[in-house]
Amino acid sequence: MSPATIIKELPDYEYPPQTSEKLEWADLEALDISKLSQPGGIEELSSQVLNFIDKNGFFYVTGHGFSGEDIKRQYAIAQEFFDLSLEEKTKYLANTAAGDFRGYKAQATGENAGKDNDERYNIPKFTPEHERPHPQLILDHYEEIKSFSLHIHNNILLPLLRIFAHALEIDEEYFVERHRYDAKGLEYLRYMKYHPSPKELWAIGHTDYNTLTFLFHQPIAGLQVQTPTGWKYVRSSPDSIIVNVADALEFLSGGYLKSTVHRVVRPPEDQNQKPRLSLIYFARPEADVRLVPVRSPLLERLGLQKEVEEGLGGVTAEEWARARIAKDHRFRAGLVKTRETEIIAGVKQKYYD
Ligand SMILES: O=C(O)CCC(=O)C(=O)O
Ligand SMILES: [Fe+2]
Repeated sequence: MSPATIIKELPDYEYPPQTSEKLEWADLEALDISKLSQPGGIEELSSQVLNFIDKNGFFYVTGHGFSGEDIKRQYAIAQEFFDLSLEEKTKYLANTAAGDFRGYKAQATGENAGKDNDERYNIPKFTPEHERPHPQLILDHYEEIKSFSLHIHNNILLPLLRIFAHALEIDEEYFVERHRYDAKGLEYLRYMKYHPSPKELWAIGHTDYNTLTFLFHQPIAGLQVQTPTGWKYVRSSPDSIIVNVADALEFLSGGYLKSTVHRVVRPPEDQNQKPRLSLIYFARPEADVRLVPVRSPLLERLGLQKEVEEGLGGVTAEEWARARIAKDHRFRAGLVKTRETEIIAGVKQKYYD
């Protein structure tokens, strides 16, 4: 190997210890998707889904095929990425003003410093549409990041979409056909780093704007989900991925699957002096998918069937996501004083402290 092709060894990532504080944890179901390969597996998983998904869009996935080492490798890359100089990271800035979240978002500074305490790097799906410059560190690990991302899309997202379709008694490929990896559309893997801050609220209560969000193990507590009995912490364990239903899937399922409000608070005393890394994958429908409710025998029977004309009839997944990102940008950049609630086509987004 010539010296130019030697890739620097990445320092290992070590998870910080769990908190010893007693926290109020949300009680969430775990879907073991390895059961899909067994006879009756999809029936069992879809009836499990029907027990909670019209009330709460947060759950765990186990049997997902990742090893603990696979996940720690991604954290090791993330850790190294955030250690790059601000000058280097800033070369890859995301154009959030235009609703485009690919690339780097710095921690807010100056007048806006109070607005957030996190940096992010969003790596879009590996299709020609999204070819773009990346720091050498990312290029050095490109194949690894790509196979990690593809595993989420093909072996976790698509099986879950089949389970949801089965539960709604529609063609099992209905959602899958709207999430073709090679089609135009943006989904991304995110490396995220929250810097210690005395602020109580690190991410205001919100829903996500995509299909499903996958949050990988992170022992530093802080993520909370809104429940009928108040905010509850979401427990993270090494063998499961936390998943939440987001806006696009709520719209596509005629409001039956719930895009669930969540937030990030300052971690407990024994954990809040260290930065908190997050590893997240945001799956989205193809860009041109119109966010119209599916016709479902289950929803018909329950009297919950929505008509196409209602709500976001003409709006696509791409338009919805761009509008939400651009509005968020306007608030973070100080262009508007309060968060704008109407996103597009008269449909409102709610924020909760
Ligand atoms: O960092 C986390 O645990 C959650 C972040 C989050 O909700 C988001 O980025 O949408
Ligand atoms: Fe979120």
